[in-house]
Amino acid sequence: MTATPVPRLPPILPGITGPADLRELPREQLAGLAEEIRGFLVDRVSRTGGHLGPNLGVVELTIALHRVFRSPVDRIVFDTGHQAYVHKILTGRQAGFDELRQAHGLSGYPSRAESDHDTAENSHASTALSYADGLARGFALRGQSHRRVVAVVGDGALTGGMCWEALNNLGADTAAPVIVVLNDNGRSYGPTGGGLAHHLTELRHAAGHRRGRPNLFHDLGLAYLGPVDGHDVPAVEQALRQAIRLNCPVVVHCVTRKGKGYGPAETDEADCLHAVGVVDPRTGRPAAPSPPTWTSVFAEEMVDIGRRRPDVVAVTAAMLRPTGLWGFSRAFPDRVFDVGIAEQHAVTSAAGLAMTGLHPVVAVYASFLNRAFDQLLMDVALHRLPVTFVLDRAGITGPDGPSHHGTWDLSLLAAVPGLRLAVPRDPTRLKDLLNIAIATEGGPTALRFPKASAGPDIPALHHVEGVDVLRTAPDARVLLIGLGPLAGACLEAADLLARRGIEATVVDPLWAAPINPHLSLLAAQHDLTVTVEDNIETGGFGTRFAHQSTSLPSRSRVRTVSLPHAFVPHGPRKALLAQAGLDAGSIVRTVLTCPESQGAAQRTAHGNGRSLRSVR
Ligand SMILES: Cc1ncc(C[n+]2csc(CCOP(=O)(O)OP(=O)(O)O)c2C)c(N)n1
Ligand SMILES: CC(=O)[C@@H](O)[C@H](O)COP(=O)(O)O
Ligand SMILES: [Mg+2]
Repeated sequence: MTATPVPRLPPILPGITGPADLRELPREQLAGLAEEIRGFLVDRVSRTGGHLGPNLGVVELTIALHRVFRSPVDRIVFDTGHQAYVHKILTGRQAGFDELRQAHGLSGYPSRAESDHDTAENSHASTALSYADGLARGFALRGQSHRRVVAVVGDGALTGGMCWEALNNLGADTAAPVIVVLNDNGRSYGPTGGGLAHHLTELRHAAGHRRGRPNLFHDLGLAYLGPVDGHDVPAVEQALRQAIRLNCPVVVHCVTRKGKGYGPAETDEADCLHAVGVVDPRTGRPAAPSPPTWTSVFAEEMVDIGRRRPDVVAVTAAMLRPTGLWGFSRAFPDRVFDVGIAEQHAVTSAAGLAMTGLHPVVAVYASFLNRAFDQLLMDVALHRLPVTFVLDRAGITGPDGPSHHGTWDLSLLAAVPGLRLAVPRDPTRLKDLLNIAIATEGGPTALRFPKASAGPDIPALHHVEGVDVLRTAPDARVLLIGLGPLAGACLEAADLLARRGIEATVVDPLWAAPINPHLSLLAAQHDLTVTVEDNIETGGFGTRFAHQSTSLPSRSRVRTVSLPHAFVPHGPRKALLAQAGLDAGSIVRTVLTCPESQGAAQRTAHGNGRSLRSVR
């Protein structure tokens, strides 16, 4: 006898075109909706890449938020924003997920251009409470106190100092009550550490005997509701409605699981599939092997350095694995410090470490160091302390968009007196320059490299006055100065130019700050010098080099090729570099548009009898 097939219920998710549809959904369908959203997340994100673990952990939480609050009249601010996919799914953007993080596609973070349900676009952590404080005070001042403000902040983001600056203000008065939804999954990438994590653990396990007992938030003037099961929609809804009734600053402590409902994420010890590339949805594993990255080259060299230099220690801001310090931490567990998402503290703590005679290596993504510029300038450089900063994700990163592109460090760090900034072009130079940096006393050093495969070594023909000469040609009248990996694009461009009868010298300065004066001597031997860098033009290497080379002969001209003075959108790194004119073809076009290059072509074609002045 054949079993009667159970009729498959029609899917719910397609009928959710916005929060109003969600609010009309019968409660008994909420669990089914959550399950469909999880299936949607795994299916789409496994194809595009993105933040799978964090979003699987906030499915029910986000459903409850949009059932209780009236976005966009009420404002829901997501801290860091990497966990806003469910919010996007519920606010009319399901169709966009096929192009998630692709060029011109859906951003992986909130985007006001996409929806008026979105508020904060910056993916730097620990900002939501401050945005919320300002929003609430602004609404109160503008007679819009009916508009509620909700900040969704992770336990990791809560380790960031800005959160405590905001909490100090949020609890101070009830004129502009903010509802803080703490999404506590106990992790950043790895388990969240420090005293706050201990306190939250106490609160998580406090249900019953400790409920209502004073806690950190009470002491700062906020009410506290929780712990709440963040995967129980009715329970979260009830807590949020209670928070509204309190009408005072309040923390709703939701306990969630990162990667909830998807085995490969729940069991991923590293980071619960925090950020994945294209993966097999059945296993969560990468669909294709990836070539060695700059990070892996750094990681390997750091372990070797750790063996040779017992005074070298490492500091990370909750990104032990992403910045390549995992191996170092396994080999030297007492010499690595994870301070949480607290880059400002990381830098000044490193200054303290250096004051004891140690040599700290602070590994951080380039754009996140922006947050700790004053600490670098005043707490490290002013004191001439030997701290080495290793800036991963420097230059265009790609799918994470404008707040993740590390496009400012060549400008910012060049402003720091006494700091030496290296830009390795290949794995061997990374190792060499890192060892020079950690051997440097009397001031800070920094290295920067992109989110990319490290590529093959690019050997130098010779090294002269601190500059690596990568290519020379008889009577070359064009000089290409390539920063870091872009030296490779300059070599390709030189070969293309040679086919047009224009010979070019290619050099790698190795150090972007201070600028080597010998480069100006080289430029004086050429009619046209083009500098190429993965950084904005303002204050970048090229601008500073041109400024430093004012004494060049009148016939010698300097052109700079760099990123625009703008926030670069998300998209593939290679395509964004080409759009900025930083690929070989674009460099050739830049050279050809300069009349000096045409002169070079004519002279090369007819010969001008001038002897080759060696670039030595
Ligand atoms: C200033 C800054 N430092 C580091 C990061 C990298 N980062 C992105 S998400 C994340 C962990 C966030 O943990 P949590 O706030 O608990 O959110 P969850 O992923 O657990 O939902 C980190 C460290 C960042 N975005 N901003
Ligand atoms: C949200 C965040 O800041 C990081 O998770 C970011 O996505 C970096 O990802 P990568 O480590 O893949 O560059
Ligand atoms: Mg967390």
